[in-house]
Amino acid sequence: MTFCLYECLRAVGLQQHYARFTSAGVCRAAHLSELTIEDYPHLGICTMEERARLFDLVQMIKRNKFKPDADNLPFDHHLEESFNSAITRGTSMHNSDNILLSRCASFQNPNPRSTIVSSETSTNKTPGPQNRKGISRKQSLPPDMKRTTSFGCMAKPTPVFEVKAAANYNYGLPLKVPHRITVCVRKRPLTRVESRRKESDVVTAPSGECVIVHESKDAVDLSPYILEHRFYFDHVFDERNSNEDVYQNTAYPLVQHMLNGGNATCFAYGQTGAGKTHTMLGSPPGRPGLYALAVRDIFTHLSATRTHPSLQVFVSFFEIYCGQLYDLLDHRKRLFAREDGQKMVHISGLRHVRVDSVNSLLEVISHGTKTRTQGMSGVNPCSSRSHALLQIQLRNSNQQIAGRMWFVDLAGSERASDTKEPDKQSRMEGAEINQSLLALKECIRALDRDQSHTPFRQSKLTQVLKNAFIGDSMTCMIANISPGHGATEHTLNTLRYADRKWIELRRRVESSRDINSKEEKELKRDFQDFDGSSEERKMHLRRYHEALQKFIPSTSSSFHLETPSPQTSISSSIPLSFLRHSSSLSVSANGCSGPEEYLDTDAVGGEVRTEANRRPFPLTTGEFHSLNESAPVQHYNHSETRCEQVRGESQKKLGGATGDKRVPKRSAGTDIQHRRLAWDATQQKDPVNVTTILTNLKAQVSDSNDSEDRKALGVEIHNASYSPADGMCSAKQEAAAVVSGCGLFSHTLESTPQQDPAERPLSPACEQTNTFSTSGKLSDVCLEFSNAESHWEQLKEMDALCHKEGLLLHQQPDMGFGEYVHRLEEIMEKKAQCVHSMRAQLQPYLKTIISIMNNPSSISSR
Ligand SMILES: Nc1ncnc2c1ncn2[C@@H]1O[C@H](COP(=O)(O)OP(=O)(O)OP(=O)(O)O)[C@@H](O)[C@H]1O
Repeated sequence: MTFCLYECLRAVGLQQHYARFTSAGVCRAAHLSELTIEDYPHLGICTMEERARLFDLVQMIKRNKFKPDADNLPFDHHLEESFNSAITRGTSMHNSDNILLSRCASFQNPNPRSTIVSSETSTNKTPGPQNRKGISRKQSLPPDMKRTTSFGCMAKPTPVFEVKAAANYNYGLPLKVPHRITVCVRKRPLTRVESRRKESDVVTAPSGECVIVHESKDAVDLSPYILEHRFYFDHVFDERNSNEDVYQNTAYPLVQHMLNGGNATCFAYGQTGAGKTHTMLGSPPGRPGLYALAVRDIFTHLSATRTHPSLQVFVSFFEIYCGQLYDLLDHRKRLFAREDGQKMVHISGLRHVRVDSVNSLLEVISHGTKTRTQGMSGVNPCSSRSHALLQIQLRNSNQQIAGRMWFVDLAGSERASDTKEPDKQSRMEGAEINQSLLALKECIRALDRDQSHTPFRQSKLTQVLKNAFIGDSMTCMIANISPGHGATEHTLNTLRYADRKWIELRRRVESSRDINSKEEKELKRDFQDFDGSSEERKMHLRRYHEALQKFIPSTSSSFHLETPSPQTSISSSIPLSFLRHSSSLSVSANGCSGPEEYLDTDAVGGEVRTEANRRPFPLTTGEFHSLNESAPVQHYNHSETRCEQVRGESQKKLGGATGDKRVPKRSAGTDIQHRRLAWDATQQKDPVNVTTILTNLKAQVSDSNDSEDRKALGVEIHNASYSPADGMCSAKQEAAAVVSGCGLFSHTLESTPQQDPAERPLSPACEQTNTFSTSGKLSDVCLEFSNAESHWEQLKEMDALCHKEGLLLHQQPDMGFGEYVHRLEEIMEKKAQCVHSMRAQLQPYLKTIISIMNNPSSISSR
């Protein structure tokens, strides 16, 4: 029975899609009459030519008035006869394309049926995949089509599922605004060899911005299903698009940028044999690639405009093979990339050839291409095994560069297992290619995060392209993909590589444009750059503290006390910015014995004194000592004398010079350890103390009539009840309860159980509920600040873990690029999720700071 369907399809040259038809439920020729044009893409029919053929076939079946519900046995025989004559007509059916095209265009389905049915409506159960996270079930054909299974001709149709993007893994929505980085995908047609192998086309491009990969999978019960992966890019080109189409949407804007004096780079990336060289160089005859098309436009522009009569065009062409540079225009002379004093990279010895026409350029390039390193890959018999870099320079009469453009034909990525005869050389080549592509990715990632350091030196490729990335540059990435089902994994890897790297970068760049204030940008970046050293961390904290100081009323004083312990040399400081002349609150510190080297405080008649009750007190962040060094210090009345005195005593105990506020720097880990000790001591040894302190503070709050005082005290209570281990504690809740009576807190405080950071899940921030309101309360800001600190520790752990996992991956030389990148991406994704959720949590905090900084008076009005 199904043989007839195959014959029908073969008659119109669509037999390569037979598997797709049957997997979509079209098992018999009669079922074809149910198809509408909307169904075609789901069956892998994408080109106009194929659409026209299928359309003709469907019409022919309809004309025969066969119904799918009828007994199909005679139908098939009848149809077979019809097709026998059709087959004998052979080419006439193929040649009727023009007529069919017009018929297709005029074909309108008055009631187009939805071709996608949600999983809830389907009773067709396939165990396994539907329960998977991020996968939703789709039905590629209408419900009535599904009835075809009742004919008993075949088992139930293959279900289709769609991969849903995770929350922070948005595949990159197409953005309409012009941008510096463009990402495009180009799908090539099936090659003759692939067609001969009866490979089916698993890639469809339903729109100019979307590409779908239909991955064929088996469920746990071995039932087949199709997983649809949907990606969005700036442009998606399919097999119908010519090099000219690709050029107009990719390199043309770069050429314009170059003609205006800018730097531009166009990459072609993809699996071996995916069409990179075809895109860049073109295929003779008469199918010029981007190189030639760009130079054509450059010369057209130069001849048309009289503004730059003296501009000359120079080209250089070299390759990077196994980490070495070779000049393709100078008998493969070895080249060296060197940095000058301005950190600009120059390639010494590189030959630049002047060209004055497109033909002369093509001559130069064909000369260079002959000497380019080629080999035989598992897919491509003429595979380029090196990165080829063509540089086009515009130079003025003084030989100064007035515009530069790079075309980079990257070496094809290939898994080691794909290599047919993996000798040592090809293994080394593969490893080198993968490593340089990874380095490229790392650089982009660093640029993406606006990191101060971008690892350009990780590979020759990134080192050479350094100038192309920095400054006023424009970049376009063309990800080339193969459509065959045998290359599905590679295709997905290529799309993920391009997608993750570039779209994310652009999205962030553009989201940063939305941030109006410069300060907010800086603060945001600070939170993104969490992976700094201890010193960097302190610097960040200092900046936040300074930001906080800005909106504290000017009459307030700020000083800190140090309580060094002879045993542990701990230094802790409290920014007592809330001290005011009206309600003087002084705090002094004593050196404590044992691990409880905390500030002993108690309140006596509006003062918090330490002498009366020597009780442990968990101090606020130990890092504040450094930031307070830069903050203006004012002392009031007797507090000043007392503080100086205490400081002197403390220093004496330490054996240091009196008056020197600096304390020995310790690692963040030590700080945390001590702070945790402190916290444990507070919780276990003398849990009453916090309550006592809070009660005293409460007394002050209720005594104070000044609203500012009350707010400041609220902050201090938060500081006082800070939990070093987790950022939240019961005392904090208590503090909230105390102060909420004074109207200082409006949000709910949550307690998280104390847990060792190593035992915590990797991205706990994802789980935490953000209860922080953007009300702009200083106390809330402080609360978030302490939260930020606890997240810091976890992020560091995460970072170390990722680093370790990454190193382990590095140590597996036989691992193919696709697998390598995939596994690395899994690691990075875990980390990204962690960072993402932390950032989400900190967002309101940042907003609050900014709003208060922009309008300092708001804090007092609240
Ligand atoms: N868009 C296209 N249209 C028609 N044929 C194409 C297209 N793209 C690629 N091809 C053909 O596919 C084959 C492989 O293409 P190409 O050599 O450009 O791949 P590649 O990505 O450069 O491979 P490698 O990285 O191994 O050098 C060539 O025969 C080429 O003519």
